[in-house]
Amino acid sequence: MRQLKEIFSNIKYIALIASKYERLYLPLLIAVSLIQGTLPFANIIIPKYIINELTGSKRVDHLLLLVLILVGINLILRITNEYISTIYIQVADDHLQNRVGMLMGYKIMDIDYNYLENPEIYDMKEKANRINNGVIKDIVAAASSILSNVITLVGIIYIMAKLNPLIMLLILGTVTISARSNMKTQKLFYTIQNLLIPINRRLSYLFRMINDFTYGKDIRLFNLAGWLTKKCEYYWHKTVLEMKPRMVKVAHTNSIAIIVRFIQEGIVYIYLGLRVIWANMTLGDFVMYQNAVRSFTDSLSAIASAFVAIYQNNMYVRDYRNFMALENRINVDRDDTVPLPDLSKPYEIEFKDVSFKYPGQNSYALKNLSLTIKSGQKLSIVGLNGAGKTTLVKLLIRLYDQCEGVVLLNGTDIRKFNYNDYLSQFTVVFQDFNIFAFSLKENIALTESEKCDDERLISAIEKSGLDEKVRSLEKGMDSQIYKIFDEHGIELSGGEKQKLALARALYRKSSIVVLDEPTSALDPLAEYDLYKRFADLTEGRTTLYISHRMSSSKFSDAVAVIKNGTMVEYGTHEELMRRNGDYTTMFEAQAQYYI
Ligand SMILES: Nc1ncnc2c1ncn2[C@@H]1O[C@H](COP(=O)(O)OP(=O)(O)OP(=O)(O)O)[C@@H](O)[C@H]1O
Repeated sequence: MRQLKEIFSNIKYIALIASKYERLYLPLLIAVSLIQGTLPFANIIIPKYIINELTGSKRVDHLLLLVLILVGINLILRITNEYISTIYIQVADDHLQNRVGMLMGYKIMDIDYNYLENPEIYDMKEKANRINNGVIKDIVAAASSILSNVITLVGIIYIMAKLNPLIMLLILGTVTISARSNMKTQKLFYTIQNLLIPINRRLSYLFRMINDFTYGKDIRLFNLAGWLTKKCEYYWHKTVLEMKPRMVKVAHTNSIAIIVRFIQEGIVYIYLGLRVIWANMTLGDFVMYQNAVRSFTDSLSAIASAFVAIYQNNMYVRDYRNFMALENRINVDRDDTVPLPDLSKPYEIEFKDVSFKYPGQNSYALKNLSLTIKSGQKLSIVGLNGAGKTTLVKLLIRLYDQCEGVVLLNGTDIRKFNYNDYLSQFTVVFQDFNIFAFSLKENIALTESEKCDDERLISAIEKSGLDEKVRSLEKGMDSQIYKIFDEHGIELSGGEKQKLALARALYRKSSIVVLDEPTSALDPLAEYDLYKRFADLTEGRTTLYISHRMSSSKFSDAVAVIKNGTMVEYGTHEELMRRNGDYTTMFEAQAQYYI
C-alpha cells in the first residue's frame, strides 16, 4: 500500500514536471493512447466479416466496402498517431529528459561542497543519474500503454463475452504468472545495477583516464597502459562475478513465463478448433476469437508489463528524488539570516579559536587558530605543506561550515549571512583552478561574451600580464581555448594559465581577494613584475595571499605563519625576521637558493 502511494506520488511528480515544461504533452499523450486503444478493436471485428463474406455470399461490393473501412480506419488513425508522436511527443520526450537531467545538474552545482567529498553521495548521485536513461519516457509510455490497453481490453471483453469463461480465467492466470516473473526479473536487474554502481564508478573513472587526452602524457611517460588495463580487467571480472548467478535466475524466471504462454496458446487453439468442428463455429468467428484471445493476452500482458515498468522506474525516480532532497546546510536561505555589513566601510574578519577536521578525518587540519584580518589589509599566509593555509580559506568562504570556534565578520558569525550575498564579496583563485573550453574572454569574465565589460576585461588582462599573449593571438580575446571544439583553439602554458586565473580575480568586483599560490608557475620576471604592482593590482581590496615564495611577504602589510593548523607567528616581514622564529627559518632556507 505504501509502495502504491509512493508510485502515485512519483507519477504525480513526473506529471508536474511534464506539464510545467511541455503543456501539450499530457493531453496529446492521452489522444495517442485513445487511438492506440481503439485500433485493435477494429482490426479484430472487421476481418471476421471479410472472412465470412469470403466463405459465404462472396459479394464483391460488400467485400470492397469492408476492406475500405478497415484500411481507412487504420490509415487515418495511424497517420494521425504518427504525426503527433513524431512531431510532438518524441521531441518533448527528449526535452523533458534533458530538463530532468538539468534539474539534477543544478542540484549538483548547488549542494554543500562537503557532499562532494563523500563517497556515499557519489553513489547516491550515480543512482539518481539513472533517471537520465529514459526513465521519464518509460514511465510516460507505461502510463499511456495502460490507458490504451484498458480501452482495448474493454472492447475485447465485449467480443469475448460469448466465449467460455474458463478461457478468460486461463488467460488471466497465465498473464499473472508472466507479470510476476517479469517483476522478479526487474527486481533482479535493479539489484544487479545497485551492486554494480561502485564498480561502474571506478570503471568510468578508468575509462575517463584512458580516453582523456590530457592524461596521455602521464600514461606514456610512466607506461601506465598495462597497469590501467589490468585495473579495468579486475573490475570487469568483478562485474561478471556479480552478474552471472543473478542472470541465471533471470533466465529461469523468464523461461517459466515463456512455457506458460505457449501452453495457454495451445489450449486456446484446440478449444476454438474443436468448436469449429463440433459446434459449427464459422471461420470468421474462429479468426475473430483467435485474434481477440491474442489481443486480450497481449493487452493484459502489456498492462502487466507497464505496471512492472512503472514499478521499476519508480525505484529510479525514488533515487532521483532522494538525491534532489539532499538538504543544504550552507547554501540555503535561512529564516534567521542577517544583512551583510557594508564592506565599503571598514570591517574586520576574525577567526576565533577555530578548530576543524575534514569530514571522515580523525586529525585536525586547523587547531585553535585565531587570526584577525582588517579591511584593506594585504595579508600573506605562509607555512609548510599541509599546514592548513588553504583550509583556512575554505572555512572563510564557507565551503565547510562545521567547525569548532567561530569565524566572525564585524562580530557576526559568518554562517548567519545569506550564503550567496556573502560569497559575492570574495574572489578566490585556488591552485587547482579550472580553465574551460570556452573563449579567452568568457574564461576571464565567466559570463556570456555579450555581458562582459570590455573595459574592465582589458584592464584585468593588462594587470595580470596576459596582454602580450592576447595581442599575439589572431582572434585576440575571442580565441577559443583548447582544441576540443575548435581546431584553431589555443593551448596556454602553465604560467599563462595562471595569469588568466589572476585576470579572472582582477576582473571580478569584490571586497576580498584570496590568491592561493598565484605565482607558482610564473617566470621570475613576471613574478617580480607582479610583486612590484601588487598594491596597484588589488586596488585597496582586502587581500589574502598564500604563497611559498617567501619574498612575496615583503610586499604584504602582515604575515601570518601557520604551523600544524595553528597560527604560530604574526607580524610584518621585518618584525618576524627580528623574531628569529619559524618565519625566519623558512625565509632563510629559501633565500639560500637565490644567493
Ligand atoms: N578535502 C580534504 N579531506 C581531507 N583532508 C584534507 C582535505 N584537504 C586538505 N586536507 C588535509 O588537511 C591538511 C591541511 O591542508 P591544506 O590544504 O589546508 O594545507 P596547505 O597549508 O594549504 O598546504 P599546501 O601548502 O601544500 O597547499 C593537510 O594535512 C591535508 O592533507
